[in-house]
Amino acid sequence: MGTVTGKEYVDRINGLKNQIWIDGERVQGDLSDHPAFRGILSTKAALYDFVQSNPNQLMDASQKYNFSFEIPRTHEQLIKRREAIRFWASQSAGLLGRSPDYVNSAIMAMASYAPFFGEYSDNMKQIYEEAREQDYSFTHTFINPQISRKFYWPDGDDETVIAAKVVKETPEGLVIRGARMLATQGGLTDQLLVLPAGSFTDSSYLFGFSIPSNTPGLSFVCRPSYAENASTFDQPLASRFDEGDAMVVFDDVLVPWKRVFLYGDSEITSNLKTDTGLEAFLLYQSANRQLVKTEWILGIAQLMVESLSVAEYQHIQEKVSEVAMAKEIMNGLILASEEAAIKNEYGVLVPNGLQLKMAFHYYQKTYPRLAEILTLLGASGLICIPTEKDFESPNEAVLSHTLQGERLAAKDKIKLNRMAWDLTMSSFGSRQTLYERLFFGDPVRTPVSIYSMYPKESAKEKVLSFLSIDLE
Ligand SMILES: Cc1cc2nc3c(=O)[nH]c(=O)nc-3n(C[C@H](O)[C@H](O)[C@H](O)COP(=O)(O)OP(=O)(O)OC[C@H]3O[C@@H](n4cnc5c(N)ncnc54)[C@H](O)[C@@H]3O)c2cc1C
Repeated sequence: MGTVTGKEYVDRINGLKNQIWIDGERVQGDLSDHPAFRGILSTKAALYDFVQSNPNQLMDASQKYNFSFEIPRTHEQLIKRREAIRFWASQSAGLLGRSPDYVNSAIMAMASYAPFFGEYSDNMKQIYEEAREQDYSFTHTFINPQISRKFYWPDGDDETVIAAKVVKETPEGLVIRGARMLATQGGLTDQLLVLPAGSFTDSSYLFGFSIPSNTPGLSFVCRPSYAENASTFDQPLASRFDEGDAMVVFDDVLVPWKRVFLYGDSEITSNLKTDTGLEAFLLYQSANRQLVKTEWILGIAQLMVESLSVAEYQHIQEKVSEVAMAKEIMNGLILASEEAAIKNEYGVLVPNGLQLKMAFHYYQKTYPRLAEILTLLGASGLICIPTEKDFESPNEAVLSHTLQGERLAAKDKIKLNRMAWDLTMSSFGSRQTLYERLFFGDPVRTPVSIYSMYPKESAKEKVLSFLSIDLE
C-alpha cells in the first residue's frame, strides 16, 4: 500500500471506533465530526496529502513509503531526513508534537536494531514493516500515573493495580491491567506504542508492544479540548493544531505475543533508548521541529514589531535577536549531531545523542522565554483582541478605527495578535509551553544525564597541566 492520502487516514481512524472519552461522555459517531477532534484530524489529513504532492521530499528513495520509515545509512540520507522533517513541520508551524514522523522515528530506530530484542526481534521487524506498509500513525506512552514519585513505591496487587502491568500470561499473549499517564493524540492514531515506563523493576511492569487503538479493553480518557470554538480567526492555532492528550486505560487488554517486542528484561529496558538509537532519532525529529517552530515565532515577533512601529528601540531588537539566536543555536546543535553521527553495527547512521540531548535541554529552558518575548512585545495588544463576532457587530466601525496599526488594518492586526496570544496565553498556548518543557523528560533530570555523558577529562587535564597540580 505505502503512503496514505488524507482521506484514507481519516476514514481509517473513523472506522476504528476507538473507545475515547471526553468531558464525561464516550465519543459516538465519526471522530472527524467531533468538535474536539475535527481540527486536528483535518490538519493531519492535509499533512498526509502534502506527502502525496511532494514525493521527492517526503517519501523514501523508493517513493513508496513515508520518509520517516527510511533507515539512514549515509550522511545524504540523514540530511534528506532533516530536510523532510523541517519541510513537513513547516506545514503546522512546528506545533504538532505528534506529527507522524515523531513516533515513526522510534519504530524505525528499534526495527533497525532488531536483534537487540532477542526472541522478540522478528516481532519488532514485523511491527515496523506493517507500519511502513500501512503508513500507520502512532501515539506512545512511557510514564506511569503520578501516585508517588518516591524511588520505589508499592503499586497495588493485581486487583488494585494502578500503573499498567501484566496480570496474566496466556498462550495468546499478555493481559495488561492498569493505566498510563499520558499519550498525546491518544485515540486519534491507528496504533498505540507502549514503551517501558521506569519506576518498577518487577518484570510484570517491563514491557514494550504496539497494538491497534481499538483493541478491546483499551480506552482513552481525554483532557478537555482547547479548541473551544472552531473559529480560525479567534483561535488560529488551537482550532487547527490542538492534538489532545489522553490517559490510557487498559482493562484487561490482551496483547497478542506477535505484537510484543520486550517483556520482563531489565537489561533491555535500561539500554533500549540509547542502544537502539531510539532516543537520538526521536530527539533529531523534535529538534528539527522546534527549529521550525522558532522560525515561526521569529516571524510573529518581527511582524508584531513592525505592526507597532517599535523596531528602532534597542531592547526590542535584543528581544527579536534572542529568538533568532535560539533558532541558530538549535540549528548548530542539529548540524553538530549530524557531523558526529556514528554508524552502528548494523550500518545505521545514528545522529549524536549527546548534542541532541543538549538541544532538548536548551530548548526546554529557552522556549518559555520565547513565549515571554511575544507577550512582552504585544503587551496590551494581546488582551484587546476582539473576536470574529465583534467585527460583525455594531462595534465594527469603532474597532476598525481604534485598533488599526500604522501598517496594518485593524482586523489584520488582531489576526496577528490573536496568533501570538494563542501561542502563548490561551489554554492551547500554555499547554505548548508545558509540552516543550516536559515532553521528553523533566528539566531536572536531563542535565544529570548530560553531565554523565559529556567527556570532561581533556578539559580537566588542561587546567591541571597549566597549574602543574595533580588530583589525589
Ligand atoms: C503536554 C504534554 C504532553 C505529553 N505527551 C506525552 C506522550 O505523548 N507520551 C508520553 O509517554 N508522555 C507524554 N508526556 C509526559 C512527559 O514525558 C512527562 O511529563 C515527563 O517525562 C515528566 O514526567 P512527569 O510528568 O511524570 O513528572 P514527574 O516525574 O511526576 O515530576 C513531577 C515533579 O517532581 C520532580 N521529580 C520527580 N521525580 C524526581 C526525581 N527522581 N528526582 C528529582 N526530581 C523529581 C520533577 O522534577 C517535577 O518537578 C507529556 C507531557 C506533557 C506536559
